[in-house]
Amino acid sequence: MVQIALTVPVQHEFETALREAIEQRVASRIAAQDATLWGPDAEPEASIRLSWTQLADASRPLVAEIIELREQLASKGLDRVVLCGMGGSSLAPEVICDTAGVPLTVLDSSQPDMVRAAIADGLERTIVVVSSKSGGTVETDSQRRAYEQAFTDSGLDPVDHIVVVTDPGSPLDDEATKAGYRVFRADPHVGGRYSALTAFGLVPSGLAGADIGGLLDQAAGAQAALYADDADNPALRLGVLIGVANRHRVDKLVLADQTRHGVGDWIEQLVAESTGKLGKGVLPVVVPFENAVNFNPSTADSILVSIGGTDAPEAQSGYAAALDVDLGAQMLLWEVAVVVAGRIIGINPFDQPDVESAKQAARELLSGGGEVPTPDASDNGIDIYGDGSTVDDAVTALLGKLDLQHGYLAVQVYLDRIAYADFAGVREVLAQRLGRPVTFGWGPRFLHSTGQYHKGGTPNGVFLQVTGTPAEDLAVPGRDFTFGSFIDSQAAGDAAVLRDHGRPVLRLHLSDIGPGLQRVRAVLGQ
Ligand SMILES: O=P(O)(O)OC[C@H]1O[C@H](O)[C@H](O)[C@@H](O)[C@@H]1O
Repeated sequence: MVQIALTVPVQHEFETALREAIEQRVASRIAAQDATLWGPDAEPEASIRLSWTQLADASRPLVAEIIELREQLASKGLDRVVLCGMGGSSLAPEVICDTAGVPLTVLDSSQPDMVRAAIADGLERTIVVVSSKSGGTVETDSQRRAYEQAFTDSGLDPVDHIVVVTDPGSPLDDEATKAGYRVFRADPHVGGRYSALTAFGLVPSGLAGADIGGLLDQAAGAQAALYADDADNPALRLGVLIGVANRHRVDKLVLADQTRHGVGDWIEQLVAESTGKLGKGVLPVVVPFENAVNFNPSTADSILVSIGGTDAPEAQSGYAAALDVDLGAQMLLWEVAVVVAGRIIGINPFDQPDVESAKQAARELLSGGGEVPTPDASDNGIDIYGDGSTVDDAVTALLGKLDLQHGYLAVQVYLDRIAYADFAGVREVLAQRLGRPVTFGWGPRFLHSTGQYHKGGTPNGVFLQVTGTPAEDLAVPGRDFTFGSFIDSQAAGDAAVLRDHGRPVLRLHLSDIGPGLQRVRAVLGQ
C-alpha cells in the first residue's frame, strides 16, 4: 500500500516537470536499469549501480537460506545479534528490526566505550554480522578484529559466532573465506545506500527475527505503481516535487516519522549521499515528531515530509508531502524518488565523491602524517579548536557565521550514542534559538551519511563538533592504532576537510566527558 498527498506552490511548473518525466518514460526506464538517464558523466557508474530496481524478486531465494541459518544458530543457543557495519551496511537493518519489534544491536561506531560495552554483553550467545560492501571500511574491520579477539579470549571459536556480508572478491570476502566464516555475497551492482533489500538489509534483520519475506512482499506489491509512467506514480510525484523545489532554493527536506521507527535515518543517508555534491543537493533534517522545530514552525527553504501521515503538512515554503506506506514499499519509493530528483537537480545519484577525502585525511593522521591539530584555547577542561577563548565566545562566533536565509547548523557528536542519547535533544534547542534548520549526527556514523552533503553539497552549513576523551581506550587487535586514536583522527580529518572547503567548524574536545558535556549543554541552552 502506498499513499501520498502533496502540496506545491508552483503547480504549473510541477505538472510540466511531471508530464516531461512521463513522456520520457523515466519510471519504466529506471525499472529497466537504463543507465543513460543521468547524463553521460554518470553513465559508467549508473551502469553498474541499478540492480536494486528488481530486488523484490532477485533477493527472494535468500529468505529461506537466512531463516535456515537462524534456526541452526538458535539450536546452538545463539540468539543475540550484533551488527558491525557503517552507513548503507547498517541503517536499513536498524529500521527493519525496529519496525518489526525485534532486537538488533547496531555497532556502527569507533568510540572505544561503545565498542567495549557491546563486546562485554553476552558473548556466548552472540552472533556478530560483519557487513561491508567494499570490505575495506576501517570501523567495520576494527570491530571485527575486536570481536574475534574477545571470542578467542573467552574460549569461543569466532567461526561459530561470525557471519559476513560483503561483495564478492572484496578484501573481507578473502579474509573471511580463509577464516572459514559463513559468507553471504551480495550483488555488486547495487550501491551501499540502495542495498536495503539485498543481503545487507536481509541477513542481519532475518537473523534477528524480522519477517524479511514480508518486507520483500511489500516492495513487490508496490513495484507496479512505482515503475508506472503515470501521473499517479507516488515516487515520480515525490521525486519531481523535490527536484522542482530545489530549483527554487528550497533545498532542506525535513522528515518527521510518525511511526517512530527511525526510517528518517535511513532516508537521510539515501538523500544526502545521493544528492549532496557539486555544490548542490538536498539536506535531510530528521526531526523526532511533527511538533519539532523546523517542522513546526518550518523555514521558507524547507520541504516537509510526514511519514505515516495522510494529509500534507503546512509548510512555510508550500512544498510538503505525507506518505502512508509500509516499510518495504517505502524503501523502494524513496530510492526511485531520489534518482528522479537527482535527474532534475543534475547530479549523479550513485557516487559519493567527498566521503573519501575525510577518510584519507583520517588515514594520514593515523599513520603519523598530516598536521595534528592543536587547540586554539582551553576553557575548564574543554579544548577549543576555533575562534574564541571561552566555550561561550566560541559558540557565539560560530553561530554568528550562519547564513540566516539559506544556512544550516550541523551538530556532529563523536561520543557514545547510547550512553549520551539524550544529548540529541540539543538539536531542538538550537533550532529554536536560531530559527534555522539544525541537524544532529553521531560520529563516525554520520560520516557515512550526511558527511557527503556537508562537504560536497550546497556550501551553506556551519559545523559544531563535540569530541571527548573516552573513559578507557581499546586496542584494535593486529593494528598499530587504538579505537581512541582512530575516532580522534576521524573527527580531526573531517574538520580539516570541511575547513579546506571553506566551511566554518568549531571543535570542542571534552577531556572529562561528564562535566564537559554538562557545560556544553548549559552554553547551548539545553
Ligand atoms: O559497506 P561499506 O563498504 O563498508 O561502506 C559503508 C559506507 O561507507 C562509505 O562511507 C560510503 O559513503 C557509504 O555509502 C557506505 O554505506
